[in-house]
Amino acid sequence: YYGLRQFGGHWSAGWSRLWLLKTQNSGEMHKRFAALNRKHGSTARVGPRMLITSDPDLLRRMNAVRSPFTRGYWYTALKLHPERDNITSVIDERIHADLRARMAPGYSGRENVHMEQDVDEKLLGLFDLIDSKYVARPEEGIFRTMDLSRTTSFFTLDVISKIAFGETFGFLDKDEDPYGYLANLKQFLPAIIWFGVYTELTNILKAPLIKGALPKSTDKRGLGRVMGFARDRVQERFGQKPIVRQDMLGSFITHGLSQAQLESETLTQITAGSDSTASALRVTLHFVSTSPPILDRLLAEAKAAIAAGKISRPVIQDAEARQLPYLQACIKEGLRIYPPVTGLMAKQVPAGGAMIEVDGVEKFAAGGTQIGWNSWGMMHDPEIFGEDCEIFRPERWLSKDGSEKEKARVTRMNETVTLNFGYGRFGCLGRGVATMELNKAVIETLLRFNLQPCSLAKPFDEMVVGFTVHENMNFIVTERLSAEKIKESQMNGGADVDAGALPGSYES
Ligand code: HEM
Repeated sequence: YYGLRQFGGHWSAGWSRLWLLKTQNSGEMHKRFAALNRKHGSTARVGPRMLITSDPDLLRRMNAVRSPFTRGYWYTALKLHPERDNITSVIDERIHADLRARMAPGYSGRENVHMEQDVDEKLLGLFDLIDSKYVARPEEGIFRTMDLSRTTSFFTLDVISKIAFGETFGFLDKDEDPYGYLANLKQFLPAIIWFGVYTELTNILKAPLIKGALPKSTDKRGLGRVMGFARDRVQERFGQKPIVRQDMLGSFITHGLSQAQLESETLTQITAGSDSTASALRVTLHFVSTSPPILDRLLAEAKAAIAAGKISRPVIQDAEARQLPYLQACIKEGLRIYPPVTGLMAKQVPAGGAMIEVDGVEKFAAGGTQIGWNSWGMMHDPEIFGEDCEIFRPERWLSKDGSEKEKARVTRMNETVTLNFGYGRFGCLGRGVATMELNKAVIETLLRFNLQPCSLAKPFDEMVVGFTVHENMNFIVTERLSAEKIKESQMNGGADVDAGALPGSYES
């Protein structure tokens, strides 16, 4: 109790970790942590030796290259394997820095020359799937709905497998989760919460009975089956006739990762790289397509750029998308309104303690204290993002004028939203891949399809457990008509709108 007595928080947090466990298991930890920081200050107490912060400056200070703060023991919960650590779980600074240096070139695309082409190929695969199975054609009596949460996950899973191992899992081709991966992940994420709060429990993973129950590469289904797929891809690169490819695995091998290291990194690559991006994609598509003025403005920007020959067809290039200010504003707003990662990612105060500024007041945190990250609270801070920060409004990212004040406002927002990808020596290695996927998938999907949620009252179910698990995100998808098709339709006395809203869908 005494070590952190200067910090406010729930009354029980000075004595027990139960409040923290209960909050994280509630499925809405994001809202509860945000309320806690609003009430008790930008850094507040969540456990006897744990704080949580929504302060961007503190996050940058802890993650900075020469900071004395280290990863906290919270990270051991990300081990996923009874014996072997991976880049996201390892606490030892030297080992982590070495792994990061070896893996960064593979993630960056410099040594993975087909990356953009691979993303394009999978995106076109996604559109083929939507076109063939999910487009409703009411005029032909074909009524269908699509669960956007599944299709976006299938897309990002196929992208990561393709760019990592040169071979896809085949979720999009099969239009199903052949290994029961998503269902298993949903069961697994709450376990990470338990281990994050009671890290001493990780010791029981070594017990033979528990060890036997953990996912392993010989499993027929779930995370283990995906591990098995990855293990096979790793094995192909070694032995008598090794396959040589210029992809992530190829780059990691060039930089000296052993076969055993590669096997433990592959599952991390898949879990870190798929659901985070899928969550950002589906949330952005949801908010844009349910806000007609935003959708109109975004499409107008893209159509003008196509007419001016500034966008490649059939798929926009990453560099081209970066030049579309309103598209960038929509993507940033999507990352802000629903931060994809809500896990605590707790860092540790160095021995001797540290002074932490809480809304202008300096408070002492004892050495060994862990400080978790409240991403939702940080991205919903009215002081940084404006009084309407609970609303999806991409316009906030566009400067109103060229004044210094405006520049400072937008810069501060930009510097904060990028923290969604972590920062400094713990920053996300897949950021380039994720932004490439979002740059392409958001606009290309909306240029082709009109998305209408089946229920505005309850557009989706969600469970926030480190990542956000969305389910039942059901949409009616219709073909977005081209200008020529609209003209043709008008001449035949048909609809004069660029959207195929189902007849009668707004009635009763
Ligand atoms: C919108 C999508 C994504 C978001 C918001 C995101 C966010 C994050 C965050 C918050 C961290 C941890 C920072 C910390 O420990 O303090 C992280 C780490 C990491 N991410 Fe991502 N990520 C995304 C996509 C990806 C993708 C697509 C990949 C793989 C291609 C990836 C690979 C990694 C890896 C390997 C790490 C560990 C880095 C390290 O430990 O040094 N991420 N990411």
